Amino acid sequence: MSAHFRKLALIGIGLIGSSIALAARRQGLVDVIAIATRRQETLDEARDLKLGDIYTLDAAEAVRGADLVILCAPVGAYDALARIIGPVLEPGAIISDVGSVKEHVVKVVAPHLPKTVYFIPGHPIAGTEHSGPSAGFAELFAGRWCVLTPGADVPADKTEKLAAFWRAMGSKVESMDAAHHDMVLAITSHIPHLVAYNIVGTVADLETATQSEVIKFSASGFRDFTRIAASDPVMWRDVFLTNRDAVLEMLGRFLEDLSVLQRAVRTGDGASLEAMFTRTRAIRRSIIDAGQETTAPDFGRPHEAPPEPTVTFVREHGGGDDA
Ligand SMILES: NC(=O)c1ccc[n+]([C@@H]2O[C@H](COP(=O)([O-])OP(=O)(O)OC[C@H]3O[C@@H](n4cnc5c(N)ncnc54)[C@H](O)[C@@H]3O)[C@@H](O)[C@H]2O)c1
Ligand SMILES: O=C(O)C(=O)C[C@]1(C(=O)O)C=C[C@@H](O)C=C1
Repeated sequence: MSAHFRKLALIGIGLIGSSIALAARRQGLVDVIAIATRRQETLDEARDLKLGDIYTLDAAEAVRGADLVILCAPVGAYDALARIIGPVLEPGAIISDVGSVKEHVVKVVAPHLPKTVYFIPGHPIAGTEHSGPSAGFAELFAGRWCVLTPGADVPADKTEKLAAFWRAMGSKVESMDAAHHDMVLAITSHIPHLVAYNIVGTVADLETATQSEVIKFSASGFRDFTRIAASDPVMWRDVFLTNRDAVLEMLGRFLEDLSVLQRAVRTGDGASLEAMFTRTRAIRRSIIDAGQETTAPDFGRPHEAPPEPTVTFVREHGGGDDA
């Protein structure tokens, strides 16, 4: 199955959009890349970085004649974007996205798309805490999962064509149901971010003297949390607004487990603590054995150090994914 598209339209050009532009171009997967953003400043930055061939503030103009359209904006912007692009989409085009949440995306985008296009939502499980067009790098997706959540009405060869595109950029691809995706990602990605935002927020609320001690003596555990908690506030606001049910379900379980730990600490129950930590260590080992410990080794960003390894206690506890 060919992974090639004539014209790729990227709506939004931050970390993920620019990484797709760089990877698709490097692998020769597209002839033309059209980029649409909301702000002139971002568009100028994308142009300076030579990320595409067509630059516009009008999403409708970008998607005209495109056989592949990928929404790469925060999910809160999807509804408005779908309304704008829906009427001008090329018949036969594949419409996809990279949003961290999938059921909501189907709900707000699908109603605005014509029957003549194929809507295949997607989510590359790869990222960093950086944002904006200059944050992207072509190797971001290497060895990382990309989840596709096609509806039942999408022909298999269309999903396979999009999967081939992601594989050509280095991803491993798996298809699943949107609701299942949201539940899995709630515990492997969304709750870890919530916990990181919370623990760093707790430090921010400490009195000044204690706070400076924490910063001075912070070793890798807390530093890992600060990296995650530096992630884009708008993107993560939208994730928690749009994956509310799955996040609350997983948060409930998380808090139950936390109170078990709290009790073990309070009562001096060393056996329970050790048993729990032994279980979580095994999960960490299984992640390493699966070859998913850190991001790709060659980051291709000469101006910046590679992101630090992302696996933290919370991810190990959650037991699934990382990026
Ligand atoms: N950052 C990650 O680790 C990561 C990983 C996988 C998927 N995602 C998903 O990818 C999407 C983009 O995330 P990112 O990290 O590239 O964010 P980013 O902040 O780096 O970039 C977002 C870009 O979207 C555009 N944009 C913002 N608001 C817009 C609007 N209202 N209309 C049109 N364009 C708009 C801008 O060009 C902006 O640069 C999000 O939906 C996010 O959930 C992020
Ligand atoms: O490594 C990071 O910075 C990330 O948080 C990446 C991460 C994740 O949680 O794994 C964040 C959000 C995405 O939707 C996918 C990947």
